[in-house]
Amino acid sequence: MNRPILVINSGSSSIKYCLYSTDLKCLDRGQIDRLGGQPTLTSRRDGEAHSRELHAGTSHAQALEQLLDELMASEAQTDHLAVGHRVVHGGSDFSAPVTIDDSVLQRLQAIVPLAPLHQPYNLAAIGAIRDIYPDTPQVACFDTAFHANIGKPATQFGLPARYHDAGVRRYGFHGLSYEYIATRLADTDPQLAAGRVIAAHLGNGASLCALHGGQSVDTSMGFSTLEGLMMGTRCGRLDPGALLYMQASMGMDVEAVTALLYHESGLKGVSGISHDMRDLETSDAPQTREAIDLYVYRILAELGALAVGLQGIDGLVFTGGIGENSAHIRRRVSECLGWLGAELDEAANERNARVISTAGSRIKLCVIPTDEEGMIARHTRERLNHPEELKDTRT
Ligand SMILES: Nc1ncnc2c1ncn2[C@@H]1O[C@H](COP(=O)(O)OP(=O)(O)O)[C@@H](O)[C@H]1O
Ligand SMILES: CC(=O)OP(=O)(O)O
Ligand SMILES: [Mg+2]
Repeated sequence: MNRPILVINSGSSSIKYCLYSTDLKCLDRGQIDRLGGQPTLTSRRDGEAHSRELHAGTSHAQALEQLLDELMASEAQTDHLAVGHRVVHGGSDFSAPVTIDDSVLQRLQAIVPLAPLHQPYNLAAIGAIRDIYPDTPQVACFDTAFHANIGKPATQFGLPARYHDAGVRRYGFHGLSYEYIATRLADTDPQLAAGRVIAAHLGNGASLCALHGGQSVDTSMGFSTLEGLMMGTRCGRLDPGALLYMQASMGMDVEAVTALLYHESGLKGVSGISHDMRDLETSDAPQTREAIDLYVYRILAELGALAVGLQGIDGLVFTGGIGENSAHIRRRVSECLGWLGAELDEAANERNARVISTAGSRIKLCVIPTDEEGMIARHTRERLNHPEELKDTRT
């Protein structure tokens, strides 16, 4: 058997692995999701699905260890051609996938403070794989890369220019997901792909991306993974004056504010119940309704801004765990877009159909399951076609 490509996607509430053949067929996959709540490990072994609950306090590092154990136990052969990773932040240095060596790793380490909820775990996965398979080439694929061509003013804050030059600028995230959506649209609906589309990646982290002709021209998440939409545990847009006030007048230090904004806010903070949309949608508590109302309101506000930037939209694509599965959130958002000419096909929406707008709708509403792992596998294989950059000593 040809050696497979292993892909690891370490998100904020889930870690996934996937094995691909060199012609990019998915051979096997496993994941731990609901990290921060009641995590569940799901994998396939000998063609059969296995699922078990992990203990509620499982940390991201422990989850990674367990998932790698699972991977090793489930694999008939563990000699990989290469390992591809999702790395959330490429900073100003990396705007395309890169083969990992010590110097790359050092530069990625230096930008950990830009994405504290993700980058440490992405790099931990790279380190763990190095320990297990020291000779296997590894490739980092960045969430920021797809947005690398966004120009000013969308990358700017209203700060003195030297801050932009020093890296205090808007980067954009979820790029592997948006790149997949743009590629998929080009294959399945070239007319729409050539037009103005807003893609809504609604996972535990969430953002919107304005696509024009398949290129990212603006996105709601900017410098860090905090900006824009409200998320599972992250606040989304916040007046920076509130941060100053918390620190100057509420006795909160940087650590306390960091914990608040990244871990205690969003759906979890507003509802006081859970960061997980499944829990909120099945709860009768009034605070869950308030959290969902705000979630939808923030999507509409950011969507409006991007739609104006695009000077109108031809399509809206829902993706990510919530976008792909929550008919309720899609309905709430779509119903408020009637003034733009959007018309939801209720039955299609309920069954998570690929197109959920009516034939007469002026905007095409779509559901496209994302495939960040597939995108990483594709990039990793492309890097294999540049053998001079790979340090695989085997023939
Ligand atoms: N059937 C469903 N209905 C509503 N929400 C769902 C459903 N399935 C998953 N989700 C939500 O998707 C979110 C996780 O999205 P996902 O993209 O898997 O996360 P991550 O950003 O960690 O990759 C959670 O809020 C979860 O509740
Ligand atoms: C960038 C980001 O927010 O990623 P995730 O959705 O995996 O948390
Ligand atoms: Mg994700």
